[in-house]
Amino acid sequence: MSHSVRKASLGGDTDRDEIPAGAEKSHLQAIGVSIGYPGSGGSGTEVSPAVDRVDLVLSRGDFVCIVGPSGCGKTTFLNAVAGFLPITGGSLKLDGRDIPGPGPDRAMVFQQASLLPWRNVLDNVTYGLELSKSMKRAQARERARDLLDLVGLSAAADQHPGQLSGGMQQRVNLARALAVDPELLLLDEPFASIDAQTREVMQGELLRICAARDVTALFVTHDITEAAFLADRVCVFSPRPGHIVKEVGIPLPRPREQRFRRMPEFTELVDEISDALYGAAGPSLLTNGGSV
Ligand SMILES: Nc1ncnc2c1ncn2[C@@H]1O[C@H](COP(=O)(O)OP(=O)(O)OP(=O)(O)O)[C@@H](O)[C@H]1O
Repeated sequence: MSHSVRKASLGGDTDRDEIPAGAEKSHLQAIGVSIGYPGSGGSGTEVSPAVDRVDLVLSRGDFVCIVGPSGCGKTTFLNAVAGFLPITGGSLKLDGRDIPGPGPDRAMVFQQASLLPWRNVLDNVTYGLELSKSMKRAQARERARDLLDLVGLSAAADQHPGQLSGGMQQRVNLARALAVDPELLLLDEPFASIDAQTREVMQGELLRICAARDVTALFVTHDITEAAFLADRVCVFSPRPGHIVKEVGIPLPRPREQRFRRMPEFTELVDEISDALYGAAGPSLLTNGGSV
């Protein structure tokens, strides 16, 4: 199926002329992006909107986080950028071109590590390279070893996923995503099932790795402090259909250090994101059990 852009099928003014600031030289450029799922009407043509006219521009090297209430369309938006889902309105471009489907220029990291249990760590990292047949086996193994070094798991290369902690598994997952040398890393709550202490360490590691590999990152999370620690900008989504109610710039210097979390500026930024989130979500957060 073609994933080329179809305009304005969700209604609303998606044929707008305005281009977000900086969009011309952007890496990822979303202008008025709407995404819908088939409605429950049974007609086959009805579309139920999940994402509503999102404008978002990422330059190379940016780290942008998306936060929003449960069910607001964060994963849906990420899936469209990954090329897994077609958009139903607006324009979504990577390096100036429509996104026709998944590609090696993007890699996705999910909440669950989903490693292959019968393969050892090294062979899990080479898996994507084997599928793409992009390099010889020896070269793939060399790259995998470099990446395991980068994520601090060289010593675990011969172990199997079942022998690793959740945090270690997610490091392998990250190494596997990086193996195909993506330009854009899409992360969907990758640390949500890791304990709080390990998560903070992993956040620092992720920033170090993204800087070392010159990767652009789009990161979905429910954790406001995680978003503030990682991001250059945090985009706050409204409840479904999600649109951006506020973009909060995070002007903290890099590299980010763990002690930043205790700085008053950091707390103020967390409060600003939180106010935007709760202001936008209102009582719907309560109907979602208070989960964001
Ligand atoms: N394949 C699908 N078909 C129909 N509706 C879907 C599908 N996938 C998701 N939805 C609906 O679209 C809306 C947005 O879902 P999505 O998973 O993008 O939200 P989210 O913001 O990532 O939620 P959460 O934070 O809880 O993971 C939800 O109401 C969800 O039920």
